[in-house]
Amino acid sequence: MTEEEIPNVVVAVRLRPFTTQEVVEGHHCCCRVVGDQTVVIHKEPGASRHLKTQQGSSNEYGYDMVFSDKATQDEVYSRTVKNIIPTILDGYNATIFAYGATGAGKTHTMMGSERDGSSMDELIDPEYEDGSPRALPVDGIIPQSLSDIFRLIHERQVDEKVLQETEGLASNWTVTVSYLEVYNETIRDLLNPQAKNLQLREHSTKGAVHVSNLKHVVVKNAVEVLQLLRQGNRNRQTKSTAANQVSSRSHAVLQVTIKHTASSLLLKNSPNKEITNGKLSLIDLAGSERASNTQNSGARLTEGANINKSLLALANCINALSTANQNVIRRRSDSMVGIKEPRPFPTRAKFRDSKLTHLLKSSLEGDCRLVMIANINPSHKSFEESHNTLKYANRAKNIKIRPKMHVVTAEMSTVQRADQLEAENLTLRRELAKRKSVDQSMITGLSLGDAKRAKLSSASKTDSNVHVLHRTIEKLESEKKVLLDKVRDMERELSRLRVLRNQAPRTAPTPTKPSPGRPSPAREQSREPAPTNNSADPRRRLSSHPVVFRSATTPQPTSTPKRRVHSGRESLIPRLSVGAPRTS
Ligand SMILES: Nc1ncnc2c1ncn2[C@@H]1O[C@H](COP(=O)(O)OP(=O)(O)OP(=O)(O)O)[C@@H](O)[C@H]1O
Repeated sequence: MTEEEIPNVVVAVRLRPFTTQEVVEGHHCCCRVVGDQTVVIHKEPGASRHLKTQQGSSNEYGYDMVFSDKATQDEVYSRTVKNIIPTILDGYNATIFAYGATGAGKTHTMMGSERDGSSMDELIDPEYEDGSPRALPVDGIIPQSLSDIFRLIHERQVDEKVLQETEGLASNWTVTVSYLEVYNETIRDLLNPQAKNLQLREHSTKGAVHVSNLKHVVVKNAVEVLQLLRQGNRNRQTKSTAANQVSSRSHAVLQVTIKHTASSLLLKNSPNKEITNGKLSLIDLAGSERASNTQNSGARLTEGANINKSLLALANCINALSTANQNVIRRRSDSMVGIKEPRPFPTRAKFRDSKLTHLLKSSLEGDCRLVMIANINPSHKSFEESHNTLKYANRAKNIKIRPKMHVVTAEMSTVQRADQLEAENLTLRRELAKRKSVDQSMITGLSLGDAKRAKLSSASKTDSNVHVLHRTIEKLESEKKVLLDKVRDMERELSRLRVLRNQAPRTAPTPTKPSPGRPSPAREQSREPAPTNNSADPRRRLSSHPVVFRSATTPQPTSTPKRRVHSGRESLIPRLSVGAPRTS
């Protein structure tokens, strides 16, 4: 599926199977799935059938997709969210949330078996021997999304490694995670429960909302992020109610930000730096509840009231957003022709009515893809709640969103590029030195073409790194040859000048103009490599990059130097920076 084909808003409905308790109590089904886009809900007739309100009825609602109680976690994830994950890496934002009454299956859909953070499964080593990340045995939209993010980043890194070598591309991926809950209209940091004074702040011009003092953790792989998720889930407020054994008493919001920085370093490419920022918000809402069904009192009742209040605010915002884009058909009394007009007074979404809606402001009205999964308990005892959820989800289909890519492209100045080259150069040298000590035998093996060693090295997970380093070494070697040639030329020139000076009459020197074609001894002196501070001159700093820069412009050596001036490769590297600017 291409990026354009991925819908901006997806509204899906999922019916859950009956729990054992419901089966024992003899509940029967009030909802059924027809095809893969329709749900029919049936209201049973009441005792006094002659009253209109007590008569049975059936209603049919359509959605983008519908999942029956037989649908697996994998199926739900693959059809609703999987396609969106690559767009986050490209710099788009997306919000995925589960909605529904208490006990309808939201946490099951979003968290899977990670729901209470006490999963006994060992999180295994994140990598195979070849360095690619393992597919983690996880279920639920949140863990599956997190696992997929790192799998995709790894795939892109493999492609970028090739570009690094051929195009001089330098790239970097950073994944940052925050996890909070809105409990009783208070924001709590699930990764740092001691944190106080978490406040919502809105950017005055951009309108973006963020939470002050919230902990953001940089994560390196899927295992790290799943461990954080478990840690956060252990800190989350859950209690037992009559409607659900483990009922979430808060709205949980996990945000994953993926930042990708790419810069082209080669002179032939325009020296641009491109930063893409994609954000995925994964939300497990608390369920709406009726005090009579849950039989709550005291603290549970207060929680329930707060949950309902924020969900009502969310419903109002969705209402306002869905009607804002709708046209009304006006028909003049004397005409059969209807005229499409925008609604005269579209309701304004009041995001500030609750912490939840304020937090979701940019997700709902902004430039971000939206996936809503409405969860339904099909029991006849939950008819009212299920019917409300179906109506509400049906309205959400009218929300119009235009996702936007978040990319900043900055033209790099020569000095910035030089700085980046220096950093790249340093990293490469460090890696080279490390590899040299670890894989000395492997590098030697490759240069000797020893088949046995090559076989060994190909089996190793560092094989691709060694390959890149080997190419780097080859480039360094050829640059070294060029420089040695230059040094020899200069030495020859210097000794010729010394001879000339010795032959000159030993009279007091009179100031003479140097001939235009030949440098004066004083000028020659100044061409000697002086111990200067290379970092002061950007051109010199550029030249110190051993990999990407000079191979295209450096003339090939005409002869191989017989005398090796430097025995070790390490001592050569700093000298490479001296002569280079003259080659360009
Ligand atoms: N698709 C499903 N398949 C099997 N069991 C499910 C499914 N959906 C939900 N359940 C089970 O139903 C019960 C209630 O689900 P869950 O806790 O996810 O509801 P919830 O909507 O998150 O409730 P609350 O809002 O109170 O937290 C749990 O025992 C859960 O394991």
